[in-house]
Amino acid sequence: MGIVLGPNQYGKAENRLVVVSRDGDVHTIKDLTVGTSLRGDLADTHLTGDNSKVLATDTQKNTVHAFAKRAPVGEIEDFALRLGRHFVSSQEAITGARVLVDEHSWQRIEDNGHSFVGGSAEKRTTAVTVDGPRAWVVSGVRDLVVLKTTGSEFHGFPRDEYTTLPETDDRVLATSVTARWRYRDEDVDWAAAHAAIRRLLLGAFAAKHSLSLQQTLYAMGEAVLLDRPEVAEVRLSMPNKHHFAVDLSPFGLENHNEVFHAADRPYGLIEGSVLRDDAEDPGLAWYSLPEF
Ligand SMILES: O=c1[nH]c(=O)c2[nH]c(=O)[nH]c2[nH]1
Repeated sequence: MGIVLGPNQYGKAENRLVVVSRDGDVHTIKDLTVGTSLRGDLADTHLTGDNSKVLATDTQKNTVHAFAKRAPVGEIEDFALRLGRHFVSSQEAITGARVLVDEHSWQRIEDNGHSFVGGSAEKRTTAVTVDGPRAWVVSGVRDLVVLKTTGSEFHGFPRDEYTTLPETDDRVLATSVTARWRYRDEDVDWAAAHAAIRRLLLGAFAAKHSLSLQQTLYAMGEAVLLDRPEVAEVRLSMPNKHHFAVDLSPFGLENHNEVFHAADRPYGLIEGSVLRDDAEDPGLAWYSLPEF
């Protein structure tokens, strides 16, 4: 019996980066969280501590900073592709890179050009994987919080000796959407595609009369795939942010679906992927990403 080193990668996680670009008095902010991970011929450092092939994670962080200055950051997908390709092409031992970028939003305050108010918790995300000459782009949204006050039912589920949940034909449905979608290739207008896909996800959430959050999840993924040929697959993770109607009868009051307790824990967690039945091999697109 022998012991061997298995798959591994290393890098700098959650590098917080704010880039201000100035066009006269009009300033623009890019607020990013960037993670880099490298793969390759890295057995030596694990087995003997020989670091001659280890591009330090500190250098990776510095590279992110320098790249933010050398050229306009632009769309996060392009920034991530530039970084990933740089690491793979400049270091002989490094054969693969994964670059994760989350973009945090800011909105302008009035029109002085340089004052901003923090946006919502929603992030635009990308996960770029470079492997030798190939690259895959998986982009998405995180913490996209949505709620509807009707158009959601949940009934017909099994009742066993532990079931207490009442059936409902009208409930509040709320979730915080994490979605990732895999682009077929790089021939994409990243910003336009992101905006369109986000609209499709929201539109399907709103329009679908829901018999379960699972059905809503599928409808959201399906809406993207039906409308966006550049997308091969959508993965969704959606916590069911339960809103329980409060029993007001002790106070002699009727609750006609008006007063709810918004419970934060525990929550149902509904996860799934929606893909084309003729989807090509995803390669390393999802390598080391959460399954959903
Ligand atoms: O949409 C739902 N799906 C479930 O699987 C589930 N389970 C539960 O308790 N409530 C809900 N709601």
